[in-house]
Amino acid sequence: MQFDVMRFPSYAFDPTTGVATFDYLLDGPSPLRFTETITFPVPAGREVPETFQRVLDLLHVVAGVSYFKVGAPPRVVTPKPFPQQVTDYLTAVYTEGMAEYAYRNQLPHVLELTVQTPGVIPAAVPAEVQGGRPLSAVGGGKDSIVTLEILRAAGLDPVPFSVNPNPVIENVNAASGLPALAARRKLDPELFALNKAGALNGHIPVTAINSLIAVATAVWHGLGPVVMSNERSASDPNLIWNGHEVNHQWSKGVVAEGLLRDAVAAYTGLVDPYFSLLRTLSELHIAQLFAGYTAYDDVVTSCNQAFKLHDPTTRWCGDCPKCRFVFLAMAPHMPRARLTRIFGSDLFADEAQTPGFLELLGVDAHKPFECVGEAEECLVALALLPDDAPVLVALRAAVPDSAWADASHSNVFTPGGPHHIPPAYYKLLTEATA
Ligand SMILES: CC(=O)N[C@H]1[C@@H](OP(=O)(O)OP(=O)(O)OC[C@H]2O[C@@H](n3ccc(=O)[nH]c3=O)[C@H](O)[C@@H]2O)O[C@H](CO)[C@@H](O)[C@@H]1O[C@H](C)C(=O)N[C@@H](C)C(=O)N[C@@H](CCC(=O)O)C(=O)O
Ligand SMILES: Nc1ncnc2c1ncn2[C@@H]1O[C@H](COP(=O)(O)OP(=O)(O)OP(=O)(O)O)[C@@H](O)[C@H]1O
Repeated sequence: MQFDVMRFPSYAFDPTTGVATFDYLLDGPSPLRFTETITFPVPAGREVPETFQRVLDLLHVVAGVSYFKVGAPPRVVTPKPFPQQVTDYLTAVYTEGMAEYAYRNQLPHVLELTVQTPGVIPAAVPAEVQGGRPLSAVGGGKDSIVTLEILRAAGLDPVPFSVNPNPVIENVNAASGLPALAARRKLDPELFALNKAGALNGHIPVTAINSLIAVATAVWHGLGPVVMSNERSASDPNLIWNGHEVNHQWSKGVVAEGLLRDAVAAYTGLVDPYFSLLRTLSELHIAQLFAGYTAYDDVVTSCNQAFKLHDPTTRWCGDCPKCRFVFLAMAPHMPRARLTRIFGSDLFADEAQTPGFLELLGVDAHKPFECVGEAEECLVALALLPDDAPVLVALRAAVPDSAWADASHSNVFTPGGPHHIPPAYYKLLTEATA
């Protein structure tokens, strides 16, 4: 299928139902049209602020990546003029955010395209910083649980928020005991039909979409900032291709976070509307903090198989890079019996998992296209564990001496690196990690 340009014909929003419908057009000799529906939670007795509408303008374009990938047209043209900061963000979403898709489908032009606008408008004047209860984005895994508990301990009364909460997320929210907000997102069913028929397909920067839905919800509900739980290593690429970084987790990274903040600020005037509280922490450090909260052991689930739209697993699948990584990251911080209870099985007892763990340790492979931490974090975790299981014995034997030397200088338990955490929130993180 050949397309010349992607366009965004229109969108509609009904404040009484909270339903927004976003239209997309892949234009060419045989054009394709799509409509995505996003249903926001409706607050009691609140008008829809102009800022909300503006965030929807951004969301309309960002959520288009799911349909862009059907044909990867060389041009993407927005429906409205935007400040330069918005164009920069949108271009990054359609290039760096789609880099894994471009790499896997061998479509180098995707990494070179520039999102075009019908004009450039001046940036908005910055408004007052929004105080109020933080909206804490919950994904069902260990990271957002740690954030929720840090915010709760500080007396900030966080509001858990999720897009398409599945039973995992609902159970995590129930375990927190905090009343949660939810938005629903429905992809155009035609997309799945095209996928079945063999259309181009691949990964999309889903965190960018969830983030803008979260910002819109916080604005409409009169809440404070959106607090994410994206870690330090999310910013590290899986590989370099044609001179471009390919990062499965691009929209969780610190560069994407900065671009999103700048775009929202320039188009709406909102100051500090969005940041990741855990940005300076490694996954290993977050796993250590998670070990301090036992109330979520029966519900916490980081495995992506549980978050598929079709045929999801109930909890951990027990045999994927993410399960292996989180198992290894939690292992040094809790007794094996507790770990096995959380996962439903002991991954270190299953020798068939050894090659998968070696991949995580950076032996003979690039970092898997999954939400997993750095090889260095895995080495440090392994170094902290005793040789009390077949997989651990095999891994220790396979890791070269030079890798151990690197791991011994590791700073995985020292917070660091660039972040956008406002000072009052940074103080909470410092206290939690002291
Ligand atoms: C759950 C999961 O990992 N899904 C990825 C998987 O898709 P799969 O076909 O196995 O299952 P579904 O997620 O049910 O998707 C069905 C089709 O729908 C497309 N699609 C889905 C959501 C969406 O917003 N737009 C869509 O077009 C999807 O492409 C399928 O054709 O493999 C896909 C191809 O690699 C991935 O794109 C699916 O990833 C989901 C979008 C997803 O939600 N993934 C997150 C768990 C995830 O990967 N998060 C990353 C952060 C990435 C980021 O930069 O934001 C992470 O945790 O590292
Ligand atoms: N469905 C969702 N709705 C809203 N926010 C989400 C959703 N899924 C993930 N997030 C947000 O994006 C961040 C990154 O997602 P990710 O799946 O890596 O995190 P997690 O579920 O908290 O922890 P883990 O890394 O253990 O899976 C989350 O920490 C959370 O802030």
